[in-house]
Amino acid sequence: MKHLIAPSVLSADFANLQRDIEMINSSEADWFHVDVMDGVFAPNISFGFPVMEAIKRHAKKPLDVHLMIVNPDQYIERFAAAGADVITVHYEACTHLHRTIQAIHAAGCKAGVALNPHTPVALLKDILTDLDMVLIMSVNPGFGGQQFIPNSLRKISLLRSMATHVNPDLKIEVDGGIGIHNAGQLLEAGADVLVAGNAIFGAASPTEMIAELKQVSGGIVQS
Ligand SMILES: O=C(CO)[C@H](O)[C@H](O)COP(=O)(O)O
Ligand SMILES: [Fe+2]
Repeated sequence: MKHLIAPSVLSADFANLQRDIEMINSSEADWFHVDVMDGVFAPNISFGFPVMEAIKRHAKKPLDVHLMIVNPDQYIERFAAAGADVITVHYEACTHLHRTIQAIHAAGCKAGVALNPHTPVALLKDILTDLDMVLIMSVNPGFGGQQFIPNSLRKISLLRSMATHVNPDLKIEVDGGIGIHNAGQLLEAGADVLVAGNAIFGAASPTEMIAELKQVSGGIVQS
């Protein structure tokens, strides 16, 4: 399957959100990547339910919700009701990760787990079969426009080989510092979903940048 492109709404112009949502709708992008930060787990506060609900009203593609918040269990049902299609929680924020994943599935969403740059992929060994997606953070959570951390490539390759037999359908998403310069390497390493904020919204033509990211090859060929 061709890789997916998920523009990060964090880098959109919030004063022209509907315009930027329509741009994503009419582009080759696959998902809307929605970054929710609480100022506790991540050193930044992004937006919450009212903005997410507004995005949902206009978005014609799935919402990929990246929760950078403590205690995500408390809000799973509300995020599902607000229109999340995929809910990704941070490994570092969940004491009972298995229960959280069950709650996401019970709410009717696909479930993902995100790993901070310092968190080893090996920690997911006993939960891999329960997941729809793993998000490898290739920057520290909190801000768009940061520099890609190269070790993320090794984490993606390792995770891909860990998942091959136990969960071949697992999606590997990578998030932070992604652009045309490193997209090919990420796909070669085994990534399926590329998140990009600054590279898309900072481009002269966001629509063309999405098309270019979509055209990059290097992925593992799947039927
Ligand atoms: O989760 C995130 C930050 O915590 C964002 O999704 C990520 O940083 C995307 O932005 P950019 O492509 O500009 O790095
Ligand atoms: Fe994100």
